[in-house]
Order: sequence, then structure tokens, then C-alpha cells
Amino acid sequence: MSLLQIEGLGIDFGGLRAVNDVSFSLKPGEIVSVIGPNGAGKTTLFNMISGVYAPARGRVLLDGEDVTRMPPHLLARRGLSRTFQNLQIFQSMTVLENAVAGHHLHERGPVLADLFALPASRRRSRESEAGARALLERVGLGRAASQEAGSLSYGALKRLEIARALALKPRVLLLDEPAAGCNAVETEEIDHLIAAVAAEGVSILLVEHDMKMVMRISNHIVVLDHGEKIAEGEPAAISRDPRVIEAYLGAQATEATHADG
Ligand SMILES: Nc1ncnc2c1ncn2[C@@H]1O[C@H](COP(=O)(O)OP(=O)(O)OP(=O)(O)O)[C@@H](O)[C@H]1O
Repeated sequence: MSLLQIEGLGIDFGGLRAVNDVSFSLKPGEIVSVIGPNGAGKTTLFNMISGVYAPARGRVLLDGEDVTRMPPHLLARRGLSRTFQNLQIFQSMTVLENAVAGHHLHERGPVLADLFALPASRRRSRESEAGARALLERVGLGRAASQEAGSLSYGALKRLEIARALALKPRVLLLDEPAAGCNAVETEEIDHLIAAVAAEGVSILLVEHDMKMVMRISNHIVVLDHGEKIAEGEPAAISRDPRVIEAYLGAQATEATHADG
């Protein structure tokens, strides 16, 4: 039984069919990557699944429930959370404070209780901090808890971003370019983290330009070109698929022509 099911999803921007009739599904603990040349529609697809854009066509089913057009915070409560291409970290706060901020979204009680620091609210804060510390251990940042987030390496910031998304205890985690800007060692650390999270049963949907990483960690790959799904399958089959090779080579040829012109 699939945990996340995408059925015929589509959206237009003016006259442009940015995404059209895209379907695929994720089982619990599966790592699925969406790849395709620049402008293929990957981010737009992500934004529709995570409730940032309202699709014009199709449905998103989470554990069988129709969650199409549900706003991101309600999706998060139902177990679907995401990271963004651009880091959403508070640089001047500590690593722990950033993780607690993610945790609070999940644990949030009545605002008035927080304002008056009632005992229940103080207890919740302690629980949030304990939960956040456990998360930091999980992403390998336990020792950096009291450091200012701005002092972390880029790879560590990316892991902190994943920790914040994990604070929502998701069943499905959408990662938008988790390795962008990372060096080989940092990318490998993120690889391990993603695999460990998936091994706990969380389904992972990934958009990533680092093709080596995609081939290494994905169970299944969905390929988009000009907004349409042109192929899907296991990494080995995808890397040999003539339609996929042609889409990437075609995109490179277009870029080269633009560069010449
Ligand atoms: N808000 C928007 N308004 C108008 N057109 C948009 C908007 N967002 C994306 N597009 C267009 O939709 C198409 C798909 O864009 P999208 O960013 O989803 O592609 P992508 O595969 O994520 O590309 P990249 O790999 O460069 O991030 C592109 O032609 C893009 O110019």
C-alpha cells in the first residue's frame, strides 16, 4: 500500500504547462527521487505536493486521504513535511534554538499558556528541548547544540534543516536539493542521514541535481522533462534509458546554443 500517491498532477503558469499529468507513488521507507533538466518542473511538482501551489489538475493522497490543496501547516500535522532549496535557518540563534523552533511547530499548545508561562507550558518547553536535543544527536549535531547556527559548516546547516523537518515527526519527508552546495564528504554524511531516516520507515521524496547521490540512494527515480513524466524505474534502468539520456543531452545542447548566441 502506498503512503503517498500522486495522481495526474498538473498546473499551468499563463500559457505554460509547467507540470502535466504526473503520477507516481511512494511506499513506507522508500526513497524516490524526481530528476530532470533545468525547468523540467521538479520544484513546481514539489510545491504542489507540499501545498505551496494549488494544482489545477490531479490529486495528492496521503495514506489514502485526499490532501490535495491542503495548506503546508495542515499537511505537516498529517505527517508530510519538507525542506527548502534555500536554508530556512535562523543564523544568529543557537543550533538547539533552531531545532526547538522546529519542535514547537509540532508540540505547540495554547498561546496564552505560553504567554503566562503556566506550568503546563514550562513542561512543554522542557519536552521540546529534550526532543530537539534527541534530534540533534540523530543528525550528528549533538555536540554543536550551543553553537551559533551561523558558525556551522554548510553541510551541518543542511543537516540542521533536516532535523527541523524531522521535528514534525513526518511519515513523508520532501527534501529539496539536500546536497546543493555541499562537498563530497558533506554529501556522503547527508546520504547516510537520509538512508537512516528511510530505514525507520519514513518515505523520502527527493529533488537533487547531484546525479551520483541520486543513483546511490534512490530506490526509484521519476524523470520529468518539459513538465511531463518521461520515465520511471530503478536507478540502473533509468541511467540507461534512451529517453532520459536524450532529455539531458537535448537540454545541454540548448544551453550550449544559448551560450554561443
Ligand atoms: N511562479 C512561476 N510563474 C511562472 N512560471 C514559473 C513559475 N515557477 C516555475 N515556472 C516555470 O515553470 C517551469 C518549471 O519550473 P521549475 O522551477 O519547476 O523547474 P525545475 O525542474 O525545478 O528547474 P531547476 O532544475 O532549474 O530548479 C519553468 O519553465 C519555469 O520557468
